[in-house]
Amino acid sequence: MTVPRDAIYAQPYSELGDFAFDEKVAEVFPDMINRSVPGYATMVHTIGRLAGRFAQPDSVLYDLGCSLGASTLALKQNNKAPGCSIIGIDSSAAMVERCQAHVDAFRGDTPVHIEQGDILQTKYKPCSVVILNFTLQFIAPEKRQQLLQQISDAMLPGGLLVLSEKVREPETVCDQVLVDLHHDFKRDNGYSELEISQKRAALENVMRLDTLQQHQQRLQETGFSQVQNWYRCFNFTSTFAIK
Ligand SMILES: C[S@@+](CC[C@H](N)C(=O)[O-])C[C@H]1O[C@@H](n2cnc3c(N)ncnc32)[C@H](O)[C@@H]1O
Ligand SMILES: O=C(O)C(=O)C[C@]1(C(=O)O)C=C[C@@H](O)C=C1
Repeated sequence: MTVPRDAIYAQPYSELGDFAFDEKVAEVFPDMINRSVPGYATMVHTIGRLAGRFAQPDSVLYDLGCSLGASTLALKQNNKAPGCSIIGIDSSAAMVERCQAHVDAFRGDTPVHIEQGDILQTKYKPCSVVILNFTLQFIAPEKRQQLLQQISDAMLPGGLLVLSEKVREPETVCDQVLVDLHHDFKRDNGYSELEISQKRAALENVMRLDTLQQHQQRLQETGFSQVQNWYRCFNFTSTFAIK
């Protein structure tokens, strides 16, 4: 089966709305994220490995902002702890509709439930693994601390959070170099100047970036005892934190 190619921003828009995880995006999402995020496949693969190491028996493994379930599937394929369940949550109806069928198509012993919901309004069950793979950047900045606190409060001692985020650098010259290198990465993957600039403008109001230091500090403030950045390419990062 061929993956539908992302051409959402290929034609000029007279009125460019805010980026949304709607039907159009859900349809091309695997192609979009692979051509937009350097190391996405490596991060998803490693999320599976980390989950396999940290999942505890009889606990929940959460994938928050699960989209089409790439990380959910990595949890399903790597969990060896008995009595666990995996819960994927996403607020986008278009994503959730496609996600359950995608995850069910693959073998794995741990039951998976995909729910449409707001991760800010979720009542979390005792959990040992929580994945936020490029989701926190779409949550309003003033609500990020509260969300991480809710997660931390539900997490078992020794539990694992993986937080992958696009970040900004406080130093503007370095930040610009990293942004330019990311745009080169997109060009190399076939995106045009128009596609790059229109997507950038569409994301401006909805994807607000923190620095890596802000993320690390917030994780410490919300009760994670160990915080370790394990991946970085340009402005794309992934960090794991242990409760
Ligand atoms: C970049 S995508 C995540 C990619 C996915 N985690 C993966 O590994 O392929 C961000 C997702 O977060 C979801 N999202 C944004 N705000 C949310 C919220 N408040 N509650 C639940 N999901 C949310 C979006 O609908 C979108 O599917
Ligand atoms: O395309 C970009 O420029 C991005 O910042 C990448 C990014 C992300 O980081 O989540 C933005 C939106 C889409 O979900 C896919 C990828």
